[in-house]
Amino acid sequence: MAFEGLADRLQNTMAKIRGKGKVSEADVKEMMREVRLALLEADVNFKVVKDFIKRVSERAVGQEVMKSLTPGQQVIKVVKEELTDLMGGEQSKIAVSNKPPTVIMMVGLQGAGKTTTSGKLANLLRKKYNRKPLLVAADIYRPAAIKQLETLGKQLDMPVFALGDQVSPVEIATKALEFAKAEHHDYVLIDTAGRLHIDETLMDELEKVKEISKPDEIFLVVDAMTGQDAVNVAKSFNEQLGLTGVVLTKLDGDTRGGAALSIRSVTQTPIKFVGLGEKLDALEAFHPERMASRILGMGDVLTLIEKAQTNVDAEKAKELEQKMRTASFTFDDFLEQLGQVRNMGPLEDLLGMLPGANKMKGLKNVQVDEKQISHVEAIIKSMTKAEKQNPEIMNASRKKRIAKGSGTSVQEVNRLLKQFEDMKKMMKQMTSMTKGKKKGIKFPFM
Ligand SMILES: Nc1nc2c(ncn2[C@@H]2O[C@H](COP(=O)(O)OP(=O)(O)OP(=O)(O)O)[C@@H](O)[C@H]2O)c(=O)[nH]1
Repeated sequence: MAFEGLADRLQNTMAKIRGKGKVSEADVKEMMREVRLALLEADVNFKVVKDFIKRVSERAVGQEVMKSLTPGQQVIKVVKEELTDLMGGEQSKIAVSNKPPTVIMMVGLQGAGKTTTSGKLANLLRKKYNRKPLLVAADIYRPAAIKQLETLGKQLDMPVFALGDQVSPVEIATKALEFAKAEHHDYVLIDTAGRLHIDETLMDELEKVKEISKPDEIFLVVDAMTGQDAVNVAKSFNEQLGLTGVVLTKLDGDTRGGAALSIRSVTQTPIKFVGLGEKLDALEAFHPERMASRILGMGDVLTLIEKAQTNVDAEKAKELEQKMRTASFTFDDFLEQLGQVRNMGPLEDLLGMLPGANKMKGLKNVQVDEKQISHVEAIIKSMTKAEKQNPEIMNASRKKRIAKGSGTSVQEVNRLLKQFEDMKKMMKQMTSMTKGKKKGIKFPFM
């Protein structure tokens, strides 16, 4: 998971102060030293770190904390709020032009994931917002770029406007806009050329495309794994072209997170979306508060539920949510939801969204290899009804029978039982954290 190191360190630091009935300035200082190191190690821009520490320190020794009955928790609340602010505060929404189509120019360096992201964004606009996007292939330099976009279009069953690589990007953009109007497309996504480095020729061309297409949004696609480089690239693009948003890709990798935490502050440009995988549905709107919550181990159940709502039918999503809340989840549900949950993304990522999941020792055991899922299905299908409802009755001979019936081994059966138990424990923990709050899902310090 991205941010793992940062999340671990911050959570450890927070754990030390959480329960304190009294917080002295020395405590705050000590904590800030650790937070500072954690951020620097995560490759957050040093100036951003300095400002952040200053703001948190000032607030942490202020009245709001010192006079409170739960100062430890107040400090954590301050850290969370400042972390949220650092990443842009409010979620930044995508523009809607009152004179359709809304035009989005996608820019970025080669390999950042620009073409893939254009496809993902078109997919999201259609799936989540019911829009009718048009993809435009305006990268005439990289030989395979047009073809790549056309292939994406086919996969998505979505039209791609292309005029080959002998027509200038400006002309492609002009014709694409005419086409979009005639065909009543309400979004136009222009996939522009990337370069290995920022150069004048590229910028000139992008400016011309900008002039002619008058985009409502100019999204820079940057690779989160490149850390500070991503921040520098964003800075230059913003200065020369004026960006309206950044899409941070490859946040599924083991990025340390520095780019996500520095970009907004350094460039004053909000992160609008994050890429979380190679698949065409692996793009999410960026919510600073939820991200802060995830980093601090408070979970991100809202995203989890939204994922369920987009990928699972509404009835089922409600059921799943209810079962997770009451922790009355049986193997039958597990099997039924398995397919649906898989649609939502890698299970490991989903579990990462549960509060406290990072700290659960069992989490490492819960990692499910996609290839093992068919084994899991076979094992559950070999259980009797009673076993599925009450796994506690499972003894050695039952396990042997199940292993044989599913063509697996007793170890595998044991592993599944353990994973299931861990998962239930986690759900229980989640429930106890939400207890007593009637409206919506709230967690401590939120
Ligand atoms: N893991 C992961 N891979 C991604 C993500 N976004 C894009 N990629 C991969 O990154 C690689 C480069 O993506 P492209 O879309 O081809 O790159 P590009 O920026 O369009 O390149 P140019 O068209 O030359 O500018 C591809 O293999 C993508 O599958 C992401 O969010 N996560």
